[in-house]
Amino acid sequence: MTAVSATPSSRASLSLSGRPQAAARLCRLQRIAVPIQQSKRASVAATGRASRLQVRVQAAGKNGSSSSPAAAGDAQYDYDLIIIGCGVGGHGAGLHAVECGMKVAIIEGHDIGGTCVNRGCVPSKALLAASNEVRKLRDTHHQKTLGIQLNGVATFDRQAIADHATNLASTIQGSLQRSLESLGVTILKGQAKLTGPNSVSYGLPGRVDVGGTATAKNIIIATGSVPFVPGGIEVDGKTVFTSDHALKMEWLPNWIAIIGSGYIGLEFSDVYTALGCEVTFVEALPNIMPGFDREIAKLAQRLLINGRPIDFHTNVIASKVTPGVPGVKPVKIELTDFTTKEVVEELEVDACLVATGRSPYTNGLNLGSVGVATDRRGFVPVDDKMQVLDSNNKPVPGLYCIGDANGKYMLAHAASAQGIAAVECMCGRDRVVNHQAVPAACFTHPEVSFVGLTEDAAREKAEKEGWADKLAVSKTYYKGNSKSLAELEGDGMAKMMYRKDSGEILGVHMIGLHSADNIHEFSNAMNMGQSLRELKFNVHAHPTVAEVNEELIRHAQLDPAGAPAPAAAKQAVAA
Ligand SMILES: Cc1cc2nc3c(=O)[nH]c(=O)nc-3n(C[C@H](O)[C@H](O)[C@H](O)COP(=O)(O)OP(=O)(O)OC[C@H]3O[C@@H](n4cnc5c(N)ncnc54)[C@H](O)[C@@H]3O)c2cc1C
Ligand SMILES: NC(=O)c1ccc[n+]([C@@H]2O[C@H](COP(=O)([O-])OP(=O)(O)OC[C@H]3O[C@@H](n4cnc5c(N)ncnc54)[C@H](O)[C@@H]3O)[C@@H](O)[C@H]2O)c1
Repeated sequence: MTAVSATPSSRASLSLSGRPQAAARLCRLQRIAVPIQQSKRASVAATGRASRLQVRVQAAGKNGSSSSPAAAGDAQYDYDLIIIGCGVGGHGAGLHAVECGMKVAIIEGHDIGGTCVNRGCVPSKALLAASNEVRKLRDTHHQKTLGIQLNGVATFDRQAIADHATNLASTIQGSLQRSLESLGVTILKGQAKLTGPNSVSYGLPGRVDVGGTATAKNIIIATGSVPFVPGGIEVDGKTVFTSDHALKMEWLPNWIAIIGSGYIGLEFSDVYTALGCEVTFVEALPNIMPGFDREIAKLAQRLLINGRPIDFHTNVIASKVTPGVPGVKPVKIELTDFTTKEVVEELEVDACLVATGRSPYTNGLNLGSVGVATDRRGFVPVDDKMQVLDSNNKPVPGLYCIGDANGKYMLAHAASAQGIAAVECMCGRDRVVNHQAVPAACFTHPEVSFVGLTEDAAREKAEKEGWADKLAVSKTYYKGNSKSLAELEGDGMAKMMYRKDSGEILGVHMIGLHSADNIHEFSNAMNMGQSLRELKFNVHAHPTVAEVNEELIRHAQLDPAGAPAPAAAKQAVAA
């Protein structure tokens, strides 16, 4: 077996999702004293994209010591855990497994950090940050009200903004790699596939010097996703592209059509309009921003669409998209009515961003070798513990799948949380992620965030379960929040669905300044099964946007004390 490993060092490094930094983890590690054996070494310099991985080849020895006998210490395997895919899901699982005393290898076929770091969350947030500065500087009313006069129009350097995104991605990628290296996680380079219940092989096409086989007691599939492009849409990467290309921001079209008004479409519309482009949304469903709570979507339409150079077509699908030539030939988009299936219009635009969701990246994993088949869309079937299910719906011992590849909740922090839960299960401390308490945010300006049920879903649930009279909605507006007003960002609202009798929070939805940060008070409360009765005693610093939360909680009208407590936290489930 050929393994590529890094030597443990005392280097501290960043960690995504605000989890403790590697230095802190190292302290805990010293207590559990994981020995890393290094027997055979040779140097491999990877080329191309892989060149950032300057790593050393090591034939892995066996680590017999573990804080968790249930998970580790089985001498018949090379590792306690092999993770296929080093995105945020694989990274989070890897760090936690080391903390649990496991000997871990992670196999990455492309670039460390996966979608989030290289082609997702990180570069998109860099573009959003830079473009929003431009929007603010160009908003003369905003500046004048703050008492600022700018002599001349703010200009920007497109390439420099694009570089900010690229540089940030490589900085975070380096941090992720170092955090694994410093904890002694073995990093293997190559495209991996299962070769049996506890074994994998890996390699890179055309590279005989990279690759090998390895065995482990547990394997986690964390192979993520790629853009989904519906049939009839021809992507040329120049005039018709997905987020993978758009993040490079190689040029700025005057007029761009965005197919899909989900997370990616909305965030890019924020970037493009701030930088002076006009946007046309094409959305298959009857309403724009169909994933949001209806009332929040209505306000989002006012704040994020109506006041900007954006128009939209709903209930139509982009049935055919033909690339153009910049400045010479337009991109042609054929629109078909979603209901009647008749072609209704043809658009001619400078460019087209296809933001119609993502497909799991699970091809070539050889799942059949362990009796597993993906579902029709390619997702790997799993149970609540993230254990992979075989064709008879039975968990395959020691095989887990986390993150975008299982399709449960395609968000970076959900992938990481699932990875941690899977490792806990391997250690005999069964844990499932309560996806109802996982927050989500769209990083437009202002931000939209939510956790749990929408108002419509909460009403449906209450009626079905016979407690409609106990459902209540609390609302508050950012125009009453001092901090938001000081920043001239008083547009926005927050709403919360809850049970009057138990004080259970069912869902919270916000649009407003820093709402992506503010949602955590509620998601954490929901995860811990806290009642609004307890939250009423939370103290919030003044003046902060967090006081929006205080208002939301204060406005909740609960039945007199003594009513039943909410259901216990679902997050920790006994085996
Ligand atoms: C433009 C954009 C913006 C986004 N913004 C956000 C955001 O703000 N917040 C948020 O929470 N989420 C965001 N997401 C979603 C987020 O990026 C994903 O949910 C997250 O990256 C999923 O993590 P993962 O670990 O499951 O998979 P990935 O990050 O996709 O990582 C999978 C890794 O596995 C590797 N791999 C695949 N197959 C193999 C194989 N056979 N062998 C070896 N390696 C393999 C891949 O190369 C990849 O590195 C965004 C996505 C996009 C596209
Ligand atoms: N801030 C964040 O957390 C963030 C940001 C970006 C992406 N993401 C993740 O990335 C994933 C992909 O994002 P996305 O925006 O591509 O998907 P999405 O599922 O959020 O939205 C896709 C939209 O495209 C529409 N659509 C699909 N096919 C269409 C067609 N042929 N014509 C017209 N409309 C069509 C759908 O109705 C939907 O509204 C999301 O699941 C999300 O989890 C998250």
